[in-house]
Amino acid sequence: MTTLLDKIHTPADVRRLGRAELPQLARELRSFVLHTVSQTGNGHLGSNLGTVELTVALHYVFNTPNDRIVWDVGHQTYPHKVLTGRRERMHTLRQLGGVAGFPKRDESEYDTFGTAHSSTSISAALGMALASKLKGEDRKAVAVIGDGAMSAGMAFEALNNAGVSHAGVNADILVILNDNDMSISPPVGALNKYLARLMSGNFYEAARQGAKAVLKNAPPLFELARRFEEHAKGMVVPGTIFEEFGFNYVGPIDGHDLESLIPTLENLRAKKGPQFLHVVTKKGYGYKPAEADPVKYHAASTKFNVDEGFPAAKPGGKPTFTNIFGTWLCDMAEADPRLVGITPAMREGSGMVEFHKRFPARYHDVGIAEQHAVTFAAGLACEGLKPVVAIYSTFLQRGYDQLIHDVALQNLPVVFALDRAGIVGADGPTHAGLYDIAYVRCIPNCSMLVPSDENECRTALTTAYRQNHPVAVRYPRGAGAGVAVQPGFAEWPWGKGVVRRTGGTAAESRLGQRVAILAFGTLLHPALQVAEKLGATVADMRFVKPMDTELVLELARTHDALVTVEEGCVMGGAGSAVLECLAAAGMAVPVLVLGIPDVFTEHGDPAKLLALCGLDAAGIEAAIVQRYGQRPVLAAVNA
Ligand SMILES: Cc1ncc(C[n+]2csc(CCOP(=O)(O)OP(=O)(O)O)c2C)c(N)n1
Ligand SMILES: CC(=O)[C@@H](O)[C@H](O)COP(=O)(O)O
Ligand SMILES: [Mg+2]
Repeated sequence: MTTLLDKIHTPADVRRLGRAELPQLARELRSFVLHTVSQTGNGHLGSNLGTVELTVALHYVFNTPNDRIVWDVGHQTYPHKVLTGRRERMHTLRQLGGVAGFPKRDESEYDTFGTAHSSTSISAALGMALASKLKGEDRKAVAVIGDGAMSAGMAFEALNNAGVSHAGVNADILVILNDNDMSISPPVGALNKYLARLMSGNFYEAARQGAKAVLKNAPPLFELARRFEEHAKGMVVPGTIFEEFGFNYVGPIDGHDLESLIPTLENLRAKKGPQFLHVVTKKGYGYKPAEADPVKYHAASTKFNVDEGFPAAKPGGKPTFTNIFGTWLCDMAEADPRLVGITPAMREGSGMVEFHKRFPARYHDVGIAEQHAVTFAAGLACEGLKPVVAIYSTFLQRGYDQLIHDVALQNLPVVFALDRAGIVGADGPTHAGLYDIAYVRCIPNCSMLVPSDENECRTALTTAYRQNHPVAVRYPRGAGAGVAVQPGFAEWPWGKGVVRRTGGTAAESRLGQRVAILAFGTLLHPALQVAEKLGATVADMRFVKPMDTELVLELARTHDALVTVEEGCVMGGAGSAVLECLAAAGMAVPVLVLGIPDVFTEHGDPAKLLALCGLDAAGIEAAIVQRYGQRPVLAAVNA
């Protein structure tokens, strides 16, 4: 049976539908998105189910792609992708070569701006709005931003700039706040309380009821929109913070009610200047398990039966590095009352649920506010506390100046637990944690520790915690080699790496010469596999900074050539540090630096992406054999 959705290949097809057909389209779209995520077993769910009606209404009212829609974070754009010509490809969602999980300009003209790190949409939409004014083009710019993303400073920087005229020119920008009273975790902060007041006021309920009354005899569209707007404006709506920023504020309205959304959007599209629409939605709307537990249903990590919901977690699986961190954090908090744990809105992802439960007074979810998280930690450290900032490698990029200016320059003892360091996989380049080695090691006073397995991770965290200066510990998404984790608080000898395997003589080596592999982090394990085959030496360096220079120089003296491996960018990474060390010592030793090349990685299965970068065992071996396998390189170099 042909469905309405079958007929939708572009938003123009949506705009050809009658208004009365849109609720049916929304139902079909929600079901399609739900089944897509259930079958791919990989992707965001709650936020997508919550934006189905809003997506239909936006593409129905706005002349997309001429009118620009910028989706903040963009994790809620699966309905948008379905309506904009990608329905047939959605089964490839977040897979290598498949549809991306976030908007991507090179994927579709309807993806007007690449997002994924939150709170960028208003800035981008403002740029588009003012560009169209400068170019004399008639186009609207719409930013759709969630209540969680609205808590970030960057969103307010943009509101502050958008709400005023620019040389007498007002931006025709519409900011839509998609308020579902959820971040990934339950929302935090004063803004959330403020929005709750706006929503809970009796005017919102009256507006909902009133809207129904106003619309019940369905007058002509424009008249409908005018009446609705007058009705809404007639509410005793308190002056809102958004009006203080120079926006015309409308709402809150029901973000699942197309009868409210469409006339309101039509009305706002016709208006000039900065407009702000506050819509109220439910995360997971239309799917009972997701409505009941929006935290659990933020994203799917495995295929699931729609009728049964997410399968129960299998007991006894290998602990992830995140689990190792979460356990260590609780153990150390138990042992040291000075420990304070901070997360910028990633409680679950960073493994801090248990810590929050057991140490609520020392747990801080600061919202999507990485800059604040870092400097807040600095303030705590000034007073003798021991803050641990649990932050994804990619999201610490958002607090980089604070890391330098507020923590490192003042040499404050803050531990940065950098989860998701390395290739993350399905989330793609925006979330890959590939730059932290380079961006941390260049900062004075900062140290960077790179544990190679779960037990080493626990030890590295303790070692970092025992220092009195800023220390970052990086570890990857997911599980490691499955090494048993010892309890207690063992520490590494500071600044010392360790030789894990000693290669044979040149004659004994398959390479015909002595090669040492210096591994920085979890790539130690493929390096050991390769060394076993080639007869090479392997060192687990443990520290990028301070580098174990004695070990580097000793290996250089006792081997014909070196290899460095890291799951981080080659440019400025650990391999660069080794080259700097050799140069400082005036040692001319061939060094093969293996890491992430100077390109952005794709989204997809992390193992496949690692192999594409030549960082799986086969890739590492091939690179070494190609470089060193012919004849002793020194002879080649001096030839
Ligand atoms: C800078 C940054 N920090 C953290 C995240 C992780 N993150 C992704 S979605 C999300 C919650 C967003 O909440 P909201 O904007 O309300 O969207 P909803 O999921 O409720 O639709 C967070 C914290 C991110 N993408 N970017
Ligand atoms: C959209 C977003 O930024 C987060 O939901 C992120 O995708 C979480 O990543 P993990 O799945 O690695 O926790
Ligand atoms: Mg939200």
